[in-house]
Amino acid sequence: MGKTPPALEFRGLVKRFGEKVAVDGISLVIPTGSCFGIVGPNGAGKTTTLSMATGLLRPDAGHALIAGVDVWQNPTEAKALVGVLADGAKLFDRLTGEQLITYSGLLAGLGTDVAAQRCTDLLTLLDLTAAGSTLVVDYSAGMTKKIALACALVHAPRLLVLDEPFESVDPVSAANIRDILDGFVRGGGTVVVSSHSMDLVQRMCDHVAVVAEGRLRAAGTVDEVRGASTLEERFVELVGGRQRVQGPTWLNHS
Ligand SMILES: Nc1ncnc2c1ncn2[C@@H]1O[C@H](COP(=O)(O)OP(=O)(O)OP(=O)(O)O)[C@@H](O)[C@H]1O
Repeated sequence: MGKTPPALEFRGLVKRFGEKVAVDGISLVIPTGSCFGIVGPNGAGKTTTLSMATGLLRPDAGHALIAGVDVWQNPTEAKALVGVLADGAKLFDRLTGEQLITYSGLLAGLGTDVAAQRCTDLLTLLDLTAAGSTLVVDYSAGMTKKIALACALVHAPRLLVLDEPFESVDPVSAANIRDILDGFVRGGGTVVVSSHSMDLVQRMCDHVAVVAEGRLRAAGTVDEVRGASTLEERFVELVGGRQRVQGPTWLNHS
């Protein structure tokens, strides 16, 4: 029997925007069944990398495989295997939450009854039942994140790639989402999550990659990457840039 391929693997991904090299040859292997955190400073290239790895943005070089399926050679097959929560992606926000989840399910090939049942389950799970008939355009930022997560989950993918899933989400909802993701991993799924919260990545993830200036600075299990430090200390060491900043005098009222 052949070896099971990693849940997600990318090799030598490169993306340039004009003169700017946003991603400069990143390679990473995400083992099946892991909860994998991707951290890095603002503008490090996390969103660009995840967009290329999930078929949302064509790389200038390199390739990505989801469970062994090439994302750019077999996009339909590859995309059926993954649920993506893209940072800042436009949703069809003139639909209600209920319509949006159902529509995502139908687009993924679910039958009408299954899509409707899963929609009900997901609205309950994410505490959005009362908002199910509200237009998504009228949702708060946190509610929009949650409905986008529901859309990523509706076709029961084996891999979830979530760009900043906790941004704007209140602490109770964040804890609920963490529980959902823990359950997803326990059930054999794989989660890749980008986040600015070292604390959250340290608590939630078993693996982590640190990205800065479009390059991979470290990757491995959380214990391997942080060594004897906290993840935050290690992050600052790897990424640099922490200085004591003195604000301008006009900000000082004492
Ligand atoms: N469509 C685009 N056009 C031009 N430059 C872009 C585009 N998308 C990203 N960039 C640039 O590429 C670099 C990486 O951006 P990216 O959004 O991938 O970073 P990030 O690590 O996700 O940042 P953040 O943590 O702030 O969300 C940045 O310098 C950004 O300005």
